Amino acid sequence: MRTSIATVCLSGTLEEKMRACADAGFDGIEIFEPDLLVSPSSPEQIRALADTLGLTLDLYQPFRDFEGVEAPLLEANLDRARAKFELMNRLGIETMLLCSNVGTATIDDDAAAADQLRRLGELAAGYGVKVAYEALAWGRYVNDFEHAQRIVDLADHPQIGTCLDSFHILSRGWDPAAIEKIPAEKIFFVQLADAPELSLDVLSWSRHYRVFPGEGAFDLVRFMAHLVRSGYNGPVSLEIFNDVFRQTAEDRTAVDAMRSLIWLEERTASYLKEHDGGTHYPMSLATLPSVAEPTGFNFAEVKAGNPDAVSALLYQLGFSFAGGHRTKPVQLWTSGAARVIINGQQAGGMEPGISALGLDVQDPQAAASRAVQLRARPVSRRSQADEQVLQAVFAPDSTEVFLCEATADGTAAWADEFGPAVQQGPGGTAGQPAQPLISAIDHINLSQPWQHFDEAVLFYESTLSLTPIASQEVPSPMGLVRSQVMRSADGGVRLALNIAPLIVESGPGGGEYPQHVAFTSTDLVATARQAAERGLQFLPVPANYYEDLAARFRLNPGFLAELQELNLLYDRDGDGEFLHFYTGTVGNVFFEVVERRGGYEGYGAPNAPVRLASQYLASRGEPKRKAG
Ligand SMILES: O=C(O)c1ccc(O)c(O)c1
Ligand SMILES: [Mg+2]
Repeated sequence: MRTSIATVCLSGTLEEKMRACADAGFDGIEIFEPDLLVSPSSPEQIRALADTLGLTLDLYQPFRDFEGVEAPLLEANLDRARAKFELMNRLGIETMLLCSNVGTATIDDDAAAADQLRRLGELAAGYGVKVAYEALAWGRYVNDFEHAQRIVDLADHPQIGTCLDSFHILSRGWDPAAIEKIPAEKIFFVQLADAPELSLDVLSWSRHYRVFPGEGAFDLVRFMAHLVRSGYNGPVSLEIFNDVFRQTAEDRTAVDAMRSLIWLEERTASYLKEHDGGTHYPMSLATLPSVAEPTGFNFAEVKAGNPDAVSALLYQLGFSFAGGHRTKPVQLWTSGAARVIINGQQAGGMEPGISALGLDVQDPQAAASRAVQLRARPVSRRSQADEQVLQAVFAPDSTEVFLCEATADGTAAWADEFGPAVQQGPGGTAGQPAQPLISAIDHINLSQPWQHFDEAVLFYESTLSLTPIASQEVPSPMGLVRSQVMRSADGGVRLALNIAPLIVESGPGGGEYPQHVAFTSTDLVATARQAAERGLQFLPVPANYYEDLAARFRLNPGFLAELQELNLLYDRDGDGEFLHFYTGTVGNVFFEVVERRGGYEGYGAPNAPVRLASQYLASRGEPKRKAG
C-alpha cells in the first residue's frame, strides 16, 4: 500500500512538514495549496526537496468552485485552472483535486456539470495532468460520491476521475460498498480520515475534528476493504483537518499518522483474509507480527529518589517487602500477584510518580517487534549480563511499557533479581507480616496531556490490541475530565486514560497530574481495617456522599455506617457491586483498592467526582470556610 499524507495535517512550514513526513516513513504527500502560497521556496525548490527526501508529490489540492456555473464564470474558472496546471507542471505533480462546488454553482444539472468537467479534462490533457473530482459532504448540488461518479462517467474523459474521501462518505452515512462498483482506473485518488461521533454540522465536524484512522468512530477497515476490492492501487492518503494536530509538534504528529496507516493496513489485510479468503487484489497489504492481547499486569513501577513515602503506603495496604535489587537502588513490594517496584534510578520530574508498567504477554519479542514496527520508541535500560533482558517501549505520555513473559504460575521471571526478602516496615523499620488481602493489580490510571489523548488511544489499540470502551466525562473542580478505558477482552488488563485538566499546567506539579494503581482485594472491608490499623491516611469522603448512597441504594444501615467509618465508596451495576477506597496522594501517585462482586465491570464512575473533589481539597490544604 502506498502511503501519503496531506500537508494540512501538520504544523510548521511546508519544508518542516515535508521533512517530518519523510522521517515518519511516508511514500508521498499531498500539497495543500495554502501551504505552498506562504512558502518562500519556489515550486522547483519544493520539487527538488521532495526528490531529496524521497517523497513523491501525489496531489495538488484543493481547486474549488469550478462546475455547475454560467458560461462567463466557466471561462474564468478555466483560466484559473490553466494557471494551476502550469504550476503543477513546475512542481511535477500529476493529479489535482477538485472539490464539488460549494459556492458558485447555479446550475443543478449533471449533464451540464459533466460538460464543464470535460472542458477541464481537455485543458488538463495539454499539461499531462489529471483531475480527481471529490464530492464534499456539504457540496451545493453534489455531496455524495456516487453522484460525483455519475458526473465523472458522463464527462467520459480520460483526464477526469474521482477522489474518494472517507470523511465525506461516512459522515453522511453513504454506504462505502458502492466503491466496488467504480472502475479502478477511474479512482484517481483516495483520502482517509476518521472522526469521533458528534452532533455537529458536517462542515465544522470536517474542518476541526477529523482524526487519524483508529482514533475515531468510523469503520475504516470496511471502507478500505471495499476500496481494495475495487482494484484501486494508488496512494492511500491521510487528510486530517484537526485543530490540535495543527498546533502540536509536526514530527510527532507525522509518527502518529504513520502508525494509524500501518495499523489500518494490517487490519484491512486480516479483514480481507477472513472475508475473501485467498483472493488476490492489486493493492498489496503489509502485515505485522500478530500478538494476543496481554493477559494481565506483570508490575507497576513508581519512580522515587526516596522510596519511604511510597513504601509506607504499600506497607499499610498489606504489601510485603520482597527485597532490593541486587545491583540497583530498586525495591520490590508484593501482595499476591500484585507487584510494585519502587525505582530510585528513574527519579526526576514530579515524584514519586508512575514511571512504568509491565504487561504479561505470550511472546515479548513479537510484541516488542510489533510495537516498534508501529513506530513506538524502544526503551533502553541498562542491564547486567545475567539479568532478564526486558522488552519495552515508550507510550505517548513517556510511560515505559514493559512486555513481560507470562508465566504459568503467575510469578515474574525477573523476580529472583531481588532479595533477600527481609520483612520491612516503612523507612526500613521492622514490620509485621500482614494478611495479603490484595491479590492483583486491577487497573492503572494514567493522566494524559490533552493534546496527545487521541494518539494514546491509537497507541494502546494498535500496539497492544486493547479495546477502547465508551469514554466518560467526569466533573471535577478543575474541569470536566475525559476518561477513556482501554481494556483486554477478559479484563485482565485495564488502563484508564484521563485527560489532565489544563489548570494543572500552571500548578505546582508543572503539568503533571496524579496517577494511580488500583489493586484487587478479596475483602475490601478487611483490607481497609488492616490499613487503618497500620496508620493509612484514607482519602476522606464527605458525609453528603453517604446520604446520597442511602437514598440511591437500599443498603443495610450497619453496612452503610461501616462504609462511612472507613471512607469506602460503593457502586452497583445490575447484580454487581463495587467497593473501593483511595489512599492519600504522595507526590504524583496514589493507590486505590477495589473489590468487584458479582461481575461488576465498571470503575465506580459515579464516585469519580467525589474522589477528584476530595483530592482537589487535599492538594489545597484544609477546606477554607467563610468566617461568619
Ligand atoms: O474542507 C475543505 O474545504 C476540503 C478541501 C479539500 C478536501 O479534500 C476536503 O476533504 C475538504
Ligand atoms: Mg478530502
